[in-house]
Amino acid sequence: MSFTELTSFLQAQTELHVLFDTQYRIIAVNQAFRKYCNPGDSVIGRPCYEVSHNYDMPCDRSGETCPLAKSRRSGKPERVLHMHHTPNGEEYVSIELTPIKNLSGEITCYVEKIEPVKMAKGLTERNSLQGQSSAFRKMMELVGKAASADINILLCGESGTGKELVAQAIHRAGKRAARPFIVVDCSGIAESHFESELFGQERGTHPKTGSGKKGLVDAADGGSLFLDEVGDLPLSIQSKLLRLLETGAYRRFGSADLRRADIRIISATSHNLLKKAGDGLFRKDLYYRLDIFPIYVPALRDRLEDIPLLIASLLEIMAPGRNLTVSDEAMYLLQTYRYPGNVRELRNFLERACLLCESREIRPEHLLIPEPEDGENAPPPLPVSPEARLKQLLPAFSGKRKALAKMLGISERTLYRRLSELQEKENR
Ligand SMILES: Nc1ncnc2c1ncn2[C@@H]1O[C@H](COP(=O)(O)OP(=O)(O)OP(=O)(O)O)[C@@H](O)[C@H]1O
Repeated sequence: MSFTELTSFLQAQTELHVLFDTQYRIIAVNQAFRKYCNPGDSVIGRPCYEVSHNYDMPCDRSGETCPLAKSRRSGKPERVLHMHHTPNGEEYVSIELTPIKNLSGEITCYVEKIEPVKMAKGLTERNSLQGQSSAFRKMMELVGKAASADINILLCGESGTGKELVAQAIHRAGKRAARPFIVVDCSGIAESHFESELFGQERGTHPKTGSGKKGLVDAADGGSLFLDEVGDLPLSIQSKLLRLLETGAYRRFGSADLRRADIRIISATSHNLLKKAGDGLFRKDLYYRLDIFPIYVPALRDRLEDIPLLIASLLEIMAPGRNLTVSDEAMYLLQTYRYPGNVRELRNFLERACLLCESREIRPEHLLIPEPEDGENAPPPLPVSPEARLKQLLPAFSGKRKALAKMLGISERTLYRRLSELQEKENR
């Protein structure tokens, strides 16, 4: 394919596309990319890592996965989830990179398709999902796929891992984003009220007012219904929910009239729902209806490298303008704790620390972290050298040098110098 044919093919694509040479330099971008990123002509000839990440070296040398380097090794198309600088701030994007070969089979350039993943934003947005670990990225890839498919999703994961945030993200990134997102806490509604809460109540049957009442299904019409702890749904309600899922129809409590609702169900459970179904506590037919696309939300102890990033983001929300930093010892304790209560527990530690800390630095005495119960869970020794600290924090802060410098209590210039020294050492 000639260069002209290739660029004309890219222009015809509705998704964002970029063409690179083998030296990471941008050769062409399509109209969709220009419209989204508004980069101006200066983007041509510049390296992709500079345009998308403000890096001065390729992503893999800045602690991130580089799809181009990956594809160069494999010779095949590669997919990664990256955080990019865009006019909307930092955004997760899904990247599919395809090598283009000449007649002799040599790679001459690369085509990159970029799809913004709207649900996970950068450091400063309230209530956004934070994470860059491989467990988190794997989950985010599924979240991106689930959002566009408009199917029922089952989120599995321990309490406090962020299932509700993930559900919101799926809703916000899907085609129902402008419609309601309604949360039903299945463990918090008494069985006697469940039916009227969920499906509404007919006029004349309401004990106090005698008037009719809208249910949560009604309220979610056109949008998403989030069933939190779906395993606690009473069996009597399960059959009614199944009918709604199969036929799109339901009846208000006390009424014989069928009503219709167009909803997407996102459910969450912190228990083994299949086991519950095996024990006869959950309808198997409903389980299979809800479990069309399961997503596992990882426990915080399985993504400990995300902790510095989560801390930076949570502190910015809890104590805006205080510019709090975390001492090495405190950070070490926070990065070696096992978190049975997951991100919710981390947030609680930080909330307490914000109250107890009167200076600008959070230290161990502000954290009130429980002691490990057995010797086996005791944390390994604290890495004390600045280089060891940098290595420890780098994976969690890829693409976020400013935040990393702040967390280490050094200037960006010093951070840059230390990163170059580290790079030189590793290349030796
Ligand atoms: N990845 C994340 N980034 C930022 N904050 C998070 C993340 N995950 C969870 N949180 C925060 O942790 C707290 C618990 O999150 P959430 O309520 O979504 O968890 P959950 O898994 O639904 O818990 P439960 O099962 O107990 O309902 C919230 O304050 C949420 O904002």
